[in-house]
Amino acid sequence: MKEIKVQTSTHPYKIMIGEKLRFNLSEVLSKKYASVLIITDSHVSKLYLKDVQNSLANEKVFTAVIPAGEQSKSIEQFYELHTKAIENGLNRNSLIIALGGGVVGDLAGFVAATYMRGIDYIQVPTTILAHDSSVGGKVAINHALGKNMIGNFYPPRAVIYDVETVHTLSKAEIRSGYAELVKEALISDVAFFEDIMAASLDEMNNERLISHLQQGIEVKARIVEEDEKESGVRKFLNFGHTLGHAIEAELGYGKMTHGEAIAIGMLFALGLSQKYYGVNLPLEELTSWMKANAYPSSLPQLNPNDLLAKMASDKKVLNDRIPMVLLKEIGKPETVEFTKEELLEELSSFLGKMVKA
Ligand SMILES: NC(=O)c1ccc[n+]([C@@H]2O[C@H](COP(=O)([O-])OP(=O)(O)OC[C@H]3O[C@@H](n4cnc5c(N)ncnc54)[C@H](O)[C@@H]3O)[C@@H](O)[C@H]2O)c1
Ligand SMILES: O=C(O)C(=O)C[C@@H](O)[C@H](O)[C@H](O)COP(=O)(O)O
Ligand SMILES: [Zn+2]
Repeated sequence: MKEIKVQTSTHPYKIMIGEKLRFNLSEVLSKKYASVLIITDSHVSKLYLKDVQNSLANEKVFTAVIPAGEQSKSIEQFYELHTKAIENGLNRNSLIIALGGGVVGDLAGFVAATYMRGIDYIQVPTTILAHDSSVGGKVAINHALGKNMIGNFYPPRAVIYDVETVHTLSKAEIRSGYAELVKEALISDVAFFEDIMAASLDEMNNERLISHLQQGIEVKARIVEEDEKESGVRKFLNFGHTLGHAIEAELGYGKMTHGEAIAIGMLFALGLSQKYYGVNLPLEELTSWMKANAYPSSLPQLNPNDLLAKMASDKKVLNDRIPMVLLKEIGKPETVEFTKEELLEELSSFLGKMVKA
C-alpha cells in the first residue's frame, strides 16, 4: 500500500492506495464512531457494498443507495440523504462513508459538510476519475444553471482507494477518468503526459494504471496543499473545465460523462493557448490519442452564446471577464482572462469544427 499525506487548513489526512483495502476499513479508521452511514450508488452497491459493510463488523452501520449518475448530484437527493441521516439518528460522532465515484463523493461529502453543521466523512473511491474527486475536499451538488454551484471546501478524514475496484468500470468510465489524468499530466509534467499518450486504454496494464493514478493524485495533493481554497494555483486543476462544465450543463447533466466533456474543453483550451502564446502544443497528439481511444469527436449543435453564458457564471469569474486556464507549455499553466466577445469568436470556430467532425 502507498500513502500520500495531505495537509489542509482544518486537518491533515492520508490517501491510502492499494489492493483489497475495501476489506479492511475498520482497521484504517483512526477513531471509533457511534455510527456509520455508507452512501453509495445503485451500480456500486451491487459490486462492493457487502465487502465494505463486512469490513465494519464492529460498528453500527446504515446504508443509503442513490441512483447511479450525475443527476443524483441534486438538491432533492441531498435532502433525501439528510432525511436518512436524521431518521437513523446520526450524530456528531457519526461517520459518512462515500463509496463510489465522483458523484457519490461530491454528494456524500456535501451531506457530511452540512449535516449538523459538519460531521466526519471518508472517501472510498471506486472510479479512475475519483482519484481526482476524492482528494481536495471540493464537495458539491449541481444547479440547473451551473455545475457544482452549491457546495463547500470540506476535506475528508481519509481517502481509501482500493484500486482493484476500477477493474469493473465500463470503457466509457475508463475514458472519463483518464481525461482527468491527462489534465494533471498537462499541467505538471511532460514525461507523465507522454506516458499516457503511449498507452492504449483498452490494453492498459495494471502496473501502468496504478502508476498513473499515483502520479495524478500526487499532482492534485500538492496543488491542494498549496492553495486549498482556489485563490491561485488550484485554478490550474480547472484546465478544460470552463468549457467542459458549460457543455455538461447545456447538454443536460449525465448526457456526456464529466471526463469526456473535460476532454473537449482541453482541446479548446490547447487551441486557444497555441494562438494566445504563439506556441506549439501537443494538440494533434492529444486529438489522435482521443480518437484512438474512442472519445467523442463531435458535439450536438450547441449555441455558443448559451455556452458562453454558462462559462460566464463559472466559479473562477470575478468580474466581467472569463478566466481560462491556458498552457504556455506542458507543466506551465496560467490563467488568462478574456472578454465574452473574444471567446465567442474562438468558441464559434471550435464548435463549428466539432459539429462537422
Ligand atoms: N470534487 C472534485 O474535486 C471533483 C473532481 C473531478 C470530478 N468531480 C465530479 O465527479 C463526478 C464524476 O465522477 P465519476 O466519473 O466517478 O462518475 P460517477 O460517480 O457517476 O461514476 C461513473 C459510473 O460508474 C459507476 N461505477 C462507479 N464505480 C464503479 C466500479 N468500480 N465498477 C463499475 N461501475 C462503477 C457508477 O455507478 C456510475 O454509473 C462529476 O460530478 C464531477 O463533477 C469532482
Ligand atoms: O479540485 C479542483 O480544484 C478541480 O478543479 C478538480 C476538477 O477536476 C473537478 O471537476 C472540480 O469539481 C471542479 O470544480 P469547480 O470548482 O470548477 O466546480
Ligand atoms: Zn473535473
